[in-house]
Amino acid sequence: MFLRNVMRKIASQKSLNGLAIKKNYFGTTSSLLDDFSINANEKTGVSVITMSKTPANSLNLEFIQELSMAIQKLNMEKSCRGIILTSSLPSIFSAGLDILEMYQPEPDRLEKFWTEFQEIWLALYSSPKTVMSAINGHSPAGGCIIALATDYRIMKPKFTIGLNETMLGIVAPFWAEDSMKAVIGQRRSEYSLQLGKLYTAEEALQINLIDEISDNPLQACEDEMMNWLKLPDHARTLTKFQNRGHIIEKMKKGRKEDLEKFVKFIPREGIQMALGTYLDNLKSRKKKQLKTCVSDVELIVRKIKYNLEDYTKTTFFYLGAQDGILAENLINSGCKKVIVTEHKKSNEEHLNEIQNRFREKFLRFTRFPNSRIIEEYKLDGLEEKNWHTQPKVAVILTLLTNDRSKLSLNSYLLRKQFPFNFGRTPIFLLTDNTESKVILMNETNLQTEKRIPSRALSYMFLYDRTLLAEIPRLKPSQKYTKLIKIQPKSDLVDLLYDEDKFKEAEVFLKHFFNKPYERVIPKIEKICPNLGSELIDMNITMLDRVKDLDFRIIGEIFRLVASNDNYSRNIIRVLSSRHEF
Ligand SMILES: CCCCCC/C=C\CC(=O)SCCNC(=O)CCNC(=O)[C@H](O)C(C)(C)COP(=O)(O)OP(=O)(O)OC[C@H]1O[C@@H](n2cnc3c(N)ncnc32)[C@H](O)[C@@H]1OP(=O)(O)O
Repeated sequence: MFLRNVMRKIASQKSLNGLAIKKNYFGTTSSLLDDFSINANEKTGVSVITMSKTPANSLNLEFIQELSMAIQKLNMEKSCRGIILTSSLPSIFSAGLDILEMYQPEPDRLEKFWTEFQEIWLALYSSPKTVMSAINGHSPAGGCIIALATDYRIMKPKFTIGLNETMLGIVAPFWAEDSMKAVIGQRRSEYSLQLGKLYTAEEALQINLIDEISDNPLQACEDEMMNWLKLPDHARTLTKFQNRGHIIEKMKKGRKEDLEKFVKFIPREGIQMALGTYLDNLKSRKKKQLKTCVSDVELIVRKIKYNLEDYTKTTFFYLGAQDGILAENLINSGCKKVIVTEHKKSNEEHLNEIQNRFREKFLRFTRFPNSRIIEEYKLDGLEEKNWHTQPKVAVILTLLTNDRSKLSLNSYLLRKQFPFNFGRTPIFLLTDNTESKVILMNETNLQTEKRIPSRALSYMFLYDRTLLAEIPRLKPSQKYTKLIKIQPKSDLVDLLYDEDKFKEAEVFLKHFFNKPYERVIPKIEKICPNLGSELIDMNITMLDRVKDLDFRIIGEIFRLVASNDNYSRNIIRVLSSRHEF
């Protein structure tokens, strides 16, 4: 039955020839989004699809849609006999599915996303053409699924390939598993999938996951393709379907159920946590690779300290107008995009003053249509269409407050300004209000405001012309409902970047937080009464919650607290030298 359908399909392609694909099929064409190009060789009948979606050829909805459409067209193009998939990126074939499509997803989009992924797999796996992968870089998870759907795989040495889904806390779909089994066998496949194995090209060759290694996989594929094209297409295609028919049929039958499973599975809290952590690790791994001790956080701080030089390309939000000095500094330093907001009713006079001050620099002054209380300023020259492009860094200058209404206003604003997922954009919160209290917002706080992952609010600063506090990355898994009272002291700047002290604090804190809270607090109180009560003030009352915190965060809290009394900076040293802790 399946073969009969295939025969019919092949026959119908003849009549579709020329209709399905543009007349000038030969030559090079680019995708609408410029994420890949197709070079169709008239002489050989081989089309090379080169993926070029920076930075990682990660497969998001639009990319998959376009790619899938192109493959389907090639599948129907009679003059095309072979397809080679490759990448123009120097070290990545494809990083697999775009994790951001799955992290904090929109239900509709998630459904479309998976449907398209199924579609592209089918288009490749059941392609009547000879399809090869010139894997010239890493090819994990979805990248490997794509490669496995082709007929022949040639890979560049040293790079890695595999179905590492379990590393992300997710499960490869049954059809990808089936295609892997068909290539490397049941036992090896089960082993690789369960362990989320990523193999180097050399290891992959050993287990037949790839067919060849070459320093120039594209050239090698082109050469190999010539061998395949020596055979009559119909015989080769029918043989392919004889081999793959049962897998394709099974996929088509289970496709709906597979989709339902996916859209149910991905938004689960535990899965989201795992994906969030994986993303965080991806980011921090990158920083380590860069071999620099200068983190994004430090960079931004340095730049702010030095009059915000080079900050012209950064997007700043200024939530809560306050006296507007920070916003003014930013504008004067050439920043192109500052959004200033204020609770109008509560501070109308102030707002007017700011508006007057900034009037010359702002293009217009608008009011959010759905809000009575928010005013928005935009800088001259800011183009509306650029608003929704993801900024490299977003800095939010805000009156950090424990006032819930302001907080929710701020989160409302964020959502309003960026109605897309913040993804991996680090966000910095700054304030020049030295009396501020900081609330670490969490998913619970933002539940109604949804779109902003807690991870996005991952860097917080207190700013009073000199930097006061840095609270680095928070883990999305944690529930931050604590109030952290930060006492400013401007000469803390040096202390904050004293690596030795940081290490000291970490050692102490690791030790400290392994103990039950009730036993620890009285001891802290003995050494430093204020510190104990400050901790209580901070709502750090549950050690089981606190112990998961990034120790750097706790370290910062301690420093800040400690710096405000007579024990000053030595407090951590004193505490850490107490072995009874
Ligand atoms: C019922 C549930 C069924 C679910 C079935 C799911 C099926 C398939 C799942 C997937 O495909 S999930 C994706 C899995 N992919 C990975 O695990 C790969 C992650 N990436 C890497 O390991 C590395 O990026 C790399 C591919 C080895 C390349 O390393 P390199 O050092 O060269 O580059 P990076 O600096 O790490 O990356 C550049 C840039 O791209 C971002 N990025 C990388 N991979 C992804 C991705 N898959 N999705 C989104 N973004 C990705 C990375 O964070 C960097 O971003 P910036 O820091 O520059 O902003």
